[in-house]
Order: sequence, then structure tokens, then C-alpha cells
Amino acid sequence: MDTTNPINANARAFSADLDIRITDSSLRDGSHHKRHQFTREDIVSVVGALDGAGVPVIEVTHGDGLGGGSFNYGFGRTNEQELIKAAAETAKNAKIAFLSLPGVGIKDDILAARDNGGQICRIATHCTEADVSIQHFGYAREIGLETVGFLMMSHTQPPEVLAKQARIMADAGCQCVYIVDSAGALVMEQVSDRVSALVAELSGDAQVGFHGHENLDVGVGNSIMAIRAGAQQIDGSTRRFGAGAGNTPVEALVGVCDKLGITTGVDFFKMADAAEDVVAPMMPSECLVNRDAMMLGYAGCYSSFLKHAQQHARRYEVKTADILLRAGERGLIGGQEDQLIDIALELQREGRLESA
Ligand SMILES: C[C@H](O)CC(=O)C(=O)O
Ligand SMILES: [Mn+2]
Repeated sequence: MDTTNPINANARAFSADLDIRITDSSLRDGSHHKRHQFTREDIVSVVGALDGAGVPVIEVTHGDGLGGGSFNYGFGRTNEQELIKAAAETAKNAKIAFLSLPGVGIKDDILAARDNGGQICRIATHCTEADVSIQHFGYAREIGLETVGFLMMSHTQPPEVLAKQARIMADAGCQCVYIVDSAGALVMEQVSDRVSALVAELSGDAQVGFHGHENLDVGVGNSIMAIRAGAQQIDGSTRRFGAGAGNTPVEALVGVCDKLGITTGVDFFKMADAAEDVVAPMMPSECLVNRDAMMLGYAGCYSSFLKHAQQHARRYEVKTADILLRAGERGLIGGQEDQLIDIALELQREGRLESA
């Protein structure tokens, strides 16, 4: 990256030779799209391809993090610790990351993930609840893990509020705090303003990252805005394999970074092959910017609500888009999946039916 260019002025090098570090979340965020049905074989083939393309970090967990398999979120097909172990055994160079939500994943899950080869512990909280992550960061660092913090649903708060929350995470031992656009609701300067606020607040105490969703089709553009504002870690998913319309497509992001002179260490051509030949065939369907997914972004609704809303819409014969819009209006956040059923019943009572 040309740091003499004013547009990159805030950027700091991630390491001696790379400008940013990419984390591929296909095997964690993609779990939502696959209704948590990953097999060991899926993990081995995807990790093999991504590791071969030079992706430095690959995240593997139930979509809702360690311990996410439940009636509320949906049960996983394969024990997630087995998936983490398979990933760690397959990767030659990539580090394996795992996600944990305080109150869902517990200490023992984090320890087991480390013992199974996980090296990066990502702790996710709603963006006003960073205080619930303090013990988790302390514990993760104590047992030798690298740490990342997720401020989920970051579109709901202004930059200064997010910066204070990021400070709580950094002081607790978090080494990189992410602006997480869980709803794919942020566009352009809304991303860079938030990233800049965190960069200013953390000023070297921790890095800043960005996790985008494609619901409004601007994942790559938003990620570049984040990088130009100083983000050093960027998430994406191969072939967008993630919740809602999916995540920032890693293969396209790498291509755009190549053209902008932003070094990622990832091979664009190998990523294009991995996306086409390995990841696409194992996806239940392509992640599309369709009506339902756009509602998520437009209404600011949590992307992982999509599959739940589709299921309830079928059952109660109402429209998925109506459920998502109302969930966005109500400001529902992760963990409140059960309220989508209430909304579906409410729409049914109001006669707002699919057929109407
Ligand atoms: C648990 C969520 O799926 C985390 C995430 O990827 C997001 O909020 O976005
Ligand atoms: Mn996500």
C-alpha cells in the first residue's frame, strides 16, 4: 500500500510484508446458510483449498459460535470441536480461528477449541455490551490464544459509542476489535467513520478489523473504505458463503486489493478456483442479493435471522421480507430468534399473508 497517498494516510502495515490480514469465515458464517450442516469432509476440502491459496486465517465454528448448537439457533450436524480439529490438521500455514459468544460458549469450549488446534479466539458481543467479554478475553490470553473482538450490529451505534466499547475490549486483552456489520446495513463513509473512530481510540493498543455482509451489495467497497481508514484485518467468505446475502467475497476482495496495491498474501487465481470448484459445489444455494437479503440491509436486521424467518414464513404463510422488516424496526438482536415467531404470528393475525 502506498502510505504516502493521502487516501491511505491512516493505514498502518499489518506486518513487514502485508498490508492487511484476511480471515475467511465461510466455515463459520457460512454455517448459517448451510443450517449448520457441515461435515468433516466439507471442512477438509475447503481448508485445503483456502490454505493452498494463501488465506492466512480460516474461521471454523457453528454459525453462532462455540456451543451454538441449540433449539434457538439450530443444531449442528457434526460436533464443532471435531470440525476445528479437522481444520487444524488440514491447514499447513493458515491459522484456525473460532468464534464464541459470551453466554453461549463457555470456558471449557474455548479450552477444547485451543486443544483441538484453534489459535485465534474471536469473542462477539452486541456492540453496546462489550463488558460481557472481559473475562473471556482474559481467559483466552491466559491460555495463549490470539484474540479478536466483534462489536456486532455496529450500524446501530455512532462511531464514538463504538470507540468506547472497543476500548473496553482492548483493555480486557483483545488484540483486534472489529466493526461488525451484522446486518449489511452500513454503506461507505458509515464504515470508514466507525473504523477511524476505533483506530483513533485504540491508537496502537489493538488493531481494528471489519466484517461485512453483502445485503446491499457493497461488501468489497465497504472493506476498502475500512482499509483506507486504517483497518488491518478484514473478514470475508469465499463465494460470499455466509448469512443473508453472504459476506464480502474473499476472491473479489483479493482481486480488488491486487489492483489497488494493497497486499494480502492471497493468490487471486487460486482463490477464484477455490470459489468455483470447491466452495460453490458444497453450498446449498448461491448467496444472493435478492428481495429478502436486501430487506436485511435496508431494515438493519441481523443477517442470521434470514433462514429462521424463511422457515417461519413458510409455516405461518406470511412473507419473509415482512418478518425481517419488522424485526429490523424492533431492533431485534442475535439471541432473539424466537421473537421472529411472534412477528410471523402477528402478521398472520393482521391478515398480511403471503397470498395477499
Ligand atoms: C454470531 C454472528 O453470526 C456473528 C457475525 O458473523 C455477525 O454478527 O455478522
Ligand atoms: Mn457475519
